Amino acid sequence: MERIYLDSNATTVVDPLVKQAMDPFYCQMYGNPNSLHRFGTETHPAMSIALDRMYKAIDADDEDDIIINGCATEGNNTVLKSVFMDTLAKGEPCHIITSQIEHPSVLKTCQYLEKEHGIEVTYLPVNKDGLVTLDSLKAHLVPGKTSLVSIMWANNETGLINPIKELAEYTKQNGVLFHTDAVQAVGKIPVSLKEVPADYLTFSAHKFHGPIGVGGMYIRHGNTITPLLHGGEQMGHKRAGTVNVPFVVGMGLAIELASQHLDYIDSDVRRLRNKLEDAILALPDTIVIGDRKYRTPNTILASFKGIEGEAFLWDLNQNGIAASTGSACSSEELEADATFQAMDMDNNLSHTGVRFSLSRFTTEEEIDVSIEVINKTVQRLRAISSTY
Ligand SMILES: Cc1ncc(COP(=O)(O)O)c(CN[C@@H](CS)C(=O)O)c1O
Repeated sequence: MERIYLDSNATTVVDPLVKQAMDPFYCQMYGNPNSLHRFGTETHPAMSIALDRMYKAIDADDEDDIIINGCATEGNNTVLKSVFMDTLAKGEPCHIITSQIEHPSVLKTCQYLEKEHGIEVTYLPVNKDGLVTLDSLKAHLVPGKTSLVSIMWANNETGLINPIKELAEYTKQNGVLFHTDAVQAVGKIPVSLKEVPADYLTFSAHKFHGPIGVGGMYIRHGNTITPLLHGGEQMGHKRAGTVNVPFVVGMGLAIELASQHLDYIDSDVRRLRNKLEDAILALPDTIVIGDRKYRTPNTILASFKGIEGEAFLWDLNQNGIAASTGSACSSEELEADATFQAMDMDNNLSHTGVRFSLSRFTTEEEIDVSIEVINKTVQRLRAISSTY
């Protein structure tokens, strides 16, 4: 077997059906969707179908908005900076509550607003299971003072799923805006904005077999957003820039196909993940972070005592297996993993994390081969380890 991809939380393979649907919008229907001539207007039916698919996939109401943007990083930045701009315009202080385990696109944006604009940010800890708790939110949310609560639906490194419904409900009961970074939830587990009263939600196509470079920002009707990008009249003045028609078409079909495969992910992908996890746990001195009942069906964050995560990855890569030490965006950093630190894992453990993330394209044979390679790699690296 040439190579095995187990890094789907970083990005996923584009579904061939998605690529096929995108193709006509490069050399046949290539007009600017804002153009009034036929080259532009002929792109509208496909765009409309794509947006309908997105609304359906996240159970959004027709009156709500889904703004197409470049990625979830942009969406997260837009929501956080928009809330800050709104409080600034009203001459009110800005207090954002988020968690210690958010993606850097939330954490670093909050740190920027804190440092450069003096806003107050509360970074909620996680409990021993790695989850944000309602009690923790209750201890810090101040009605009339807190401007926004932003808690990720599922963590990209551990796969742990936060109790988003109860966190959002409590936030709304206290008249505060709620945002969730749903990048690792959409396309993996059911996401319903009729169930969860979030005001804003962000997602990204390349996490569910759509193209890299396009994302969606959901805005519940009645809420405003201050654009991050000003310019043309696209997206109702909420996000300037020519809309990337093939990418929108691709994200629309990808989110529909992902929704159609949720049961498969919950059953077959989960079974393969558990098979790999059980094999990892059969090795001495290994742990998996977070109880699998609280995790997305495709993710394992494992720690192999005595083996640096980077060394493990290098060996796996030499054997054709792709995994990661945590999130791809921090793969160059060698410091201890933030999620491990937030979970009070001891320092040695936090340097030994390896993330395996499957998808609906992962096969049983790939898992069987991966188990064989992981067993050999652990044996080899521990034999030369200075700490094991
Ligand atoms: C929870 C969460 N939130 C935001 C992002 C950013 O998505 P973009 O569309 O790439 O901007 C990601 C992407 N996480 C990848 C790359 S860092 C990972 O390896 O975990 C994410 O997982």
